[in-house]
Amino acid sequence: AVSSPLTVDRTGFRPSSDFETPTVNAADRTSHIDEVLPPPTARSAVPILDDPVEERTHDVSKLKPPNRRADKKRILVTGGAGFIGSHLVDRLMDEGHMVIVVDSLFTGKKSNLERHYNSPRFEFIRHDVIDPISLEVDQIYHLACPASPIHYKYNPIHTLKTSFLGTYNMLGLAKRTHARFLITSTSEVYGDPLVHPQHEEYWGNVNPIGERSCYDEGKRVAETLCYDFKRQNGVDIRIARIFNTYGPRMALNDGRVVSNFVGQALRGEQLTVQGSGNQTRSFCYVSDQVDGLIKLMNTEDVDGPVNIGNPHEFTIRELADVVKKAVDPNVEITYTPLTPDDPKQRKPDITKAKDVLGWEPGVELMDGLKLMTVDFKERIRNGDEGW
Ligand SMILES: O=c1ccn([C@@H]2O[C@H](COP(=O)(O)OP(=O)(O)O[C@H]3OC[C@@H](O)[C@H](O)[C@H]3O)[C@@H](O)[C@H]2O)c(=O)[nH]1
Repeated sequence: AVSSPLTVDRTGFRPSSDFETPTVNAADRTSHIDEVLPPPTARSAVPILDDPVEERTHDVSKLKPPNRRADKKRILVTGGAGFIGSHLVDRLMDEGHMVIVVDSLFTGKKSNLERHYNSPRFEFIRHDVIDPISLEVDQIYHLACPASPIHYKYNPIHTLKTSFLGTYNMLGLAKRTHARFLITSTSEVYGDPLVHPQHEEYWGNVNPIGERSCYDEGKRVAETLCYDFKRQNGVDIRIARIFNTYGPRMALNDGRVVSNFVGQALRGEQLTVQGSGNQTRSFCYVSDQVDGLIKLMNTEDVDGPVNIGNPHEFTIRELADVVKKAVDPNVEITYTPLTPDDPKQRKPDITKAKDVLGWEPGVELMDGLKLMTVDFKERIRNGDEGW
């Protein structure tokens, strides 16, 4: 039941092995883990039809894997066909890495990755991370999860499964391959925050049973899982708490405020401000966001979650005015009802990102909106929402 440090479990397609048998060094046999583990025979109650255990008698960590260049990495991006994921893939491909995208295409689009299809360094796998997958990788960026409130509320149980089972499966993969693991958590872990701006030590104010809870609590438990895989299995983890992000390639029907306003302004429709419009958010342009994620992944010895976002705070009314200025000053504003549990204010404290990663965002909202508008205009003109 207990792996020797010299034995590599290569079953891969069996995440339950990670669940049931945490790796324990032979020297640590007196660890409390032994006391809480079920007896070895209990595992055989689960029928496993195809379970080829390849055992190695040497220490694989000292060997170089075949078919990989020493200076380039094999990188998995889950959710890589989505908005932020596809921009991240662009950057990693430009840096010359091998990139594998795993995406269920629930919200992601293959067209976001079109430019990479002919590259031998790129691979797309349509797969939902709630099911395990066996791959060989050096780094994992785990982004897979619907992020727009209208999408994550569409099937909340699936959203929770994505956050828990998806993260669990990817952490199991990181454990087996010794890959460094980065998850995009969210500013929503702070809920409707009572501390402003939000720093990473704040534990948040989250409704556990509301309509948004599938996402907020899902990401909170995903963070917990990361820390338990780190403590229990030594997995090298990074947690990015990302704040509202916008830019080209957001889906036209995404439902989030920046994409709604830009799309509405371009079509000459009224901008739908929910509630009074006095609630605040802080908007980070996607290239800044991706830059922060890559820095977080590649900085050594980062402990604890790191906020990645733009600290420039706007009320939603102010955002509407900036969008009008950037796109069309003549569009009107209409007021619609607020959704339940909508956070009243949100602004990241990015002191830690500045100090530890040397990162801070550089793109002003007006400039970012103009870049986004070019992309939206083109897609609206072509009637092209991608596929
Ligand atoms: O058309 C709209 C859409 C939204 N809004 C308002 O704009 C604010 C922002 O709403 P969004 O839907 O864009 O995003 P939220 O900040 O509520 O949630 C987001 O937070 C961070 C992420 O991790 C997720 O992307 C998402 O959950 C809310 O107060 C909302 O009520 C409008 O006023 N009009």
